[in-house]
Amino acid sequence: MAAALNLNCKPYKFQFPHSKSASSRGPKFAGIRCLATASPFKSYTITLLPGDGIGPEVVSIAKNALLRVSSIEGFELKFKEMPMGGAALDLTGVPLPEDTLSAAKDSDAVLLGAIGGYKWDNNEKHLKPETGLLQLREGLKVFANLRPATVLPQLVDASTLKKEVAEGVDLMVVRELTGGIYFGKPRGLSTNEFGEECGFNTEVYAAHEIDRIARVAFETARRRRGKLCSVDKANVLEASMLWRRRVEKLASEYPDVELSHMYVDNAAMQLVRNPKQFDTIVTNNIFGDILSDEASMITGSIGMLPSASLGESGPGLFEPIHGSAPDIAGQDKANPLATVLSAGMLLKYGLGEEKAAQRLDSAVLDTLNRGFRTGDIYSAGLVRYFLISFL
Ligand SMILES: NC(=O)c1ccc[n+]([C@@H]2O[C@H](COP(=O)([O-])OP(=O)(O)OC[C@H]3O[C@@H](n4cnc5c(N)ncnc54)[C@H](O)[C@@H]3O)[C@@H](O)[C@H]2O)c1
Ligand SMILES: CC(C)[C@H](C(=O)O)[C@@H](O)C(=O)O
Repeated sequence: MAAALNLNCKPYKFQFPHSKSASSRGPKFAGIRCLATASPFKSYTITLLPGDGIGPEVVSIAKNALLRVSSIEGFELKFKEMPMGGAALDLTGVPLPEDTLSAAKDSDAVLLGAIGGYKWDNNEKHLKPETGLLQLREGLKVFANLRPATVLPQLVDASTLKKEVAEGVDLMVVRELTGGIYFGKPRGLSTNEFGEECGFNTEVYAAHEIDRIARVAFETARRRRGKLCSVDKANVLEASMLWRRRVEKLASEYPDVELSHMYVDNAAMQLVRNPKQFDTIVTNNIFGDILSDEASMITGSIGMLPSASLGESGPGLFEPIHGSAPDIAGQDKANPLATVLSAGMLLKYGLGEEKAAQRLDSAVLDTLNRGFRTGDIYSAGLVRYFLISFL
């Protein structure tokens, strides 16, 4: 597939949602850092974290696409590859070595493949690859995770939903990424009063954490179609009750945005019943994790969904939403487009290189238009079915 990426092609009329405004250089959220400082020499440092499983396969393709697009657009990219996840565990004994975090912090943007795999599944918690990923997100303070799910006209038939349901879907999940049950305390494993083993976690949100993600979501919705749906479980969970109250309060500052609320169980159902009703969704860490995986299948495959994780300052983290896919790793079956599109988000949100981002998006559309597919997005009747490894 990567061999088909033609970065010289003319931009298509269809644009990915993050490419909507040609004049804006990233979403100018209140209190969020979107750009590297403009440099007269236009040279940027990118930390590459290939990780595990299909991670190295998809990152090498995205790296080459980035190199080509930067040379066409006339800026320099310097890459620093660092170990992360299971690969780092094997090499250094920890899933996020200090050197890796320092390199990430010192760079203009970070591109991650994926982490995890069977080999490390039974490790103690602090020695799991996933713990390294959470430490990275926390270390970079990237609290706002943007996950766009767009059904491309070329891939409508790859969706598991009926054509009339999937066609035209274009939504953005704004997931809170550094709080909630993933990080809340107390947490742990213990024994209850009956001597039975128990495990516990805490869903906790402070008002400022809700406010800052809600602002990102309102700003995002404002730049899209002006509709924001806040997804929670306010009928049961206190953390969600506060979430809803704070989001409601902020709404008065965004009179141009139509705010609605939905319980997460209903949202999971509505996403497959009528996904076109959604424009921007804002939700907590765990609900966002689950709903964005669900949304990815509307687009045809989890291998199509990119993401950008941004904070108030410092480099952004860009990664596909899929995992290390150990079931297909090393078999030249991985769809690289989620990572290539994440590289597009890196160019736009991380570096402010809007034109280069558009060129990368156009190359992806051109590749699909010419009929190139990996197995996950192949549908019968296509002219060509190629699995091309990047050499
Ligand atoms: N951000 C991350 O690094 C991340 C995200 C999710 C899961 N994980 C980790 O990945 C490992 C595997 O998790 P999982 O199996 O639940 O989820 P997964 O996303 O790795 O795979 C789920 C299914 O989707 C397929 N798939 C995923 N990406 C694909 C791609 N690019 N092209 C084609 N098919 C693709 C896989 O083959 C698999 O059948 C676990 O260790 C998990 O913790 C990491
Ligand atoms: C691997 C895991 C820690 C991660 C998460 O739950 O955030 C993944 O599912 C994701 O969506 O990036």
